[in-house]
Amino acid sequence: MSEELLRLEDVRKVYGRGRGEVTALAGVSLGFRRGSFTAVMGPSGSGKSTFLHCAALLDRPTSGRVLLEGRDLTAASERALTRMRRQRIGFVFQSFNLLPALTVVDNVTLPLRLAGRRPDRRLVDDVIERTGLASRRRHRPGELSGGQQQRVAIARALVTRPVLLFGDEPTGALDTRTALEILGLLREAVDTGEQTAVVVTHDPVVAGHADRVVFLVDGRVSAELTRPTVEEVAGRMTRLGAWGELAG
Ligand SMILES: Nc1ncnc2c1ncn2[C@@H]1O[C@H](COP(=O)(O)OP(=O)(O)OP(=O)(O)O)[C@@H](O)[C@H]1O
Repeated sequence: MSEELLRLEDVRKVYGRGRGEVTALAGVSLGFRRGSFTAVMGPSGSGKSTFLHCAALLDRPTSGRVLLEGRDLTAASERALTRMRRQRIGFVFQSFNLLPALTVVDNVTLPLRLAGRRPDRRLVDDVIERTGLASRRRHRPGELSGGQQQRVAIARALVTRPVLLFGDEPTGALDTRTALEILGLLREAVDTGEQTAVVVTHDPVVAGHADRVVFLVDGRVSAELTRPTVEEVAGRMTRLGAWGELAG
């Protein structure tokens, strides 16, 4: 097993053409070690979502390469990418993205059914137990608090045992205490050695849980911090110039 699970090599992403052309990623090269937790930060428009989409195989770079477990996926077919996403990648979004008509158990097991896999009861029970949802199995999302809904989203992301876990502001809609619980779950997923997490965030507290923080500015990696404190992250953010909405 290679130490490096995911690698982006000189990834560029250009939207539009001619005068309307926007370079969202201007050559990003980054490696992600197995069992690591990386936070990606940057001002609004710096390319964080674009980075996430390219790294998570949701979108193709204009140029450059994305390698998962050493395999170059740049030229893979849509079908192969979809299969890879379903089998190897889990997602947690700010807005939970749960299906309101389904119970907690059915939401959690949905990715397995989508992948044509029969849910393994022991594995499902284990994930539901770990995320603290055992007493909520038959509830629907509308009957749960925001924190509980995000627990369901995390359980759903973990149930396929993905090697890679991507988060897009996973604690953005939660109060501080609940956000810390959710971060604890992500940290645990990484520390048990099964997952590698990459989380886009504006929140220095989230970044303070990461092993590494990567700062994007204008589509490039402008700085990296290793195991920073929340204060170090916040200090770097203020020095990185136009952090627009955060200053307000
Ligand atoms: N589909 C698209 N078509 C054209 N331009 C786009 C598209 N998606 C993103 N962009 C542009 O690419 C740049 C990077 O956008 P991106 O959403 O990756 O930034 P971000 O750092 O995630 O911003 P935010 O923090 O505000 O969500 C921006 O200038 C944006 O306007």
